[in-house]
Amino acid sequence: MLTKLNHHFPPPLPIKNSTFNTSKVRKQRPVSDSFVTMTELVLPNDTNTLTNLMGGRMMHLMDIAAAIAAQKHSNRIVVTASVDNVSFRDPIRLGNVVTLQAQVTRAFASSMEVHIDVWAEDIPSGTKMKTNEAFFTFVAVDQSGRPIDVPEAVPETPEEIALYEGALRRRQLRLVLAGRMKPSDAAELKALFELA
Ligand SMILES: CC(=O)SCCNC(=O)CCNC(=O)[C@H](O)C(C)(C)COP(=O)(O)OP(=O)(O)OC[C@H]1O[C@@H](n2cnc3c(N)ncnc32)[C@H](O)[C@@H]1OP(=O)(O)O
Repeated sequence: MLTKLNHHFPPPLPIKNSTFNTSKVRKQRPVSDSFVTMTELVLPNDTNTLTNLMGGRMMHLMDIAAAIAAQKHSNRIVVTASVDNVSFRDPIRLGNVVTLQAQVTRAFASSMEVHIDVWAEDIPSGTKMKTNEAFFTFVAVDQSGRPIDVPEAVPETPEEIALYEGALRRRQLRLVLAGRMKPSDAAELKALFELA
């Protein structure tokens, strides 16, 4: 059982560029409100010629679970903006039960980082292992597809706080890789390499 820390983290921030909230202070939601768990059975149509779950099918399931988490946080339509590295460590077999767990780690202005864990379970043999882990980024949009501000995401447990704190570095890395941020502006990312 995870211990909830009894404080507000971070403090409320003034809202900027909001098109839907006229109040001065941005709404906050615990990251745990966005938690999603999704369970699927691997069927023949999901597999390759070795009868293992296809990578593309896995990415599809991850995208759906993560998008639902981002929707729960923002109460908005969300679109996938980027997917960080996804490694396929161990094959997931035909007949396995796949469980995906997704939760928002941090919200920025209109974008949210979502962390996803994937587990594969072979019920007859009683084995269960974590097979994948990834970070997806979603952007909340209005009916015209324009980005719109989302509530602050408030981490409460030590695990949630660690993910929250790492999210800024990961955001800078993905924006640099996408050509949307100059490396010289990625201060937290640079600090990480200077420490190493
Ligand atoms: C659920 C699905 O599968 S949806 C289908 C797949 N996805 C799509 O079709 C999305 C297509 N892309 C888009 O609609 C647009 O590029 C958007 C909405 C993602 C971004 O629109 P832009 O006009 O570039 O908006 P803008 O520059 O203001 O950026 C908006 C936010 O997106 C973030 N963003 C944009 N590109 C990326 C990226 N590659 N990686 C991470 N975040 C990104 C920005 O950092 C910004 O975040 P912030 O508001 O929290 O600071």
